[in-house]
Amino acid sequence: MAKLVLIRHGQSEWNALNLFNGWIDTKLSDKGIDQAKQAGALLKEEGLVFDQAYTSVLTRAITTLHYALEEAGQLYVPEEKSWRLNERHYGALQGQNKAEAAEKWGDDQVHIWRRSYDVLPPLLENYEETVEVQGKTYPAFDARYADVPFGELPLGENLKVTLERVLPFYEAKIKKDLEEGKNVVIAAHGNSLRALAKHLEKISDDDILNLEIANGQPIVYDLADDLSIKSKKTLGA
Ligand SMILES: O=C(O)[C@H](O)COP(=O)(O)O
Repeated sequence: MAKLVLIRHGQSEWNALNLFNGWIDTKLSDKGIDQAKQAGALLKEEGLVFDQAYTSVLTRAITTLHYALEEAGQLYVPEEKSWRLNERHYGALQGQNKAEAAEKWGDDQVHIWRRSYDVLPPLLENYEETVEVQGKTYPAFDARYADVPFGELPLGENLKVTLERVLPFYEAKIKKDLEEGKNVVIAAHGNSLRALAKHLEKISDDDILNLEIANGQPIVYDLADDLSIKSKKTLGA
C-alpha cells in the first residue's frame, strides 16, 4: 500500500508580508525554513520512507522539499520538478497586500478570489520575466518555463484551472508511482495542493471553499491498491 504525503512549503517572504504570491518566485522566510525542517522531523518520527519526490519550479517549494528530506535523512530520494505543481497564478493580484486588497474590493470579493472554485482573479496583461515589488526584483516568467508551449502559461488562474493543469502531471507521473506501490512526497503550494486534495478526496466544488492547507504540516494519505484513501492524517496540526 502506497503512501502519499503532501507538504505545503514553509512560510515564504511574501506570506510573512501578507502579499499575494502566486507564481512570483520568493524565498522561504527564516520561520519558513524552520517549518520545513520541522516537517522533515515529523516525517522521520512517523517512519516514512520515500521512493520518489515531486515539487514545483518555485524556490519556496523546492527548498522546503530539500530541508524536509535532509531532516528526514532522505535527501537522496529522486525528485522531479514541474511547473504544473506551481501555486495557482494569482494574476494581477500578485505582489498586492491581501488586507489592502480587501479594503479596496471588499472582504467578500477577495475571499471569492482566494477560495472559490471557478472565479478567476483579475488577469495579468502580459508575461514579464521579473517583477519589482517594494524596491526588490523577483523572477516571474523566466527561463524555467522555456519548454512550456506558448499559450499554456497562465495570466491568472482559479482553482478549477489550477486543477486542470495539475491533473495531467498527477495522472502521468504520480499516480503511476502510487500504482506501483511507491511512497511519494510532494512539496508544493496551498492552492495546487488544495486542487490535488479536491481530486483525491472527491471534495465538491462548494466544500473546497473550506479546505485550508497550513505551511509545513505534512498531510499523509494511506492508499489502498485502487488508490482509494484508507486514512488521512495531518502531522503537526
Ligand atoms: O499565493 C499565495 O499568496 C499563497 O501561497 C496562497 O494564498 P491564499 O491563501 O491567499 O490562496
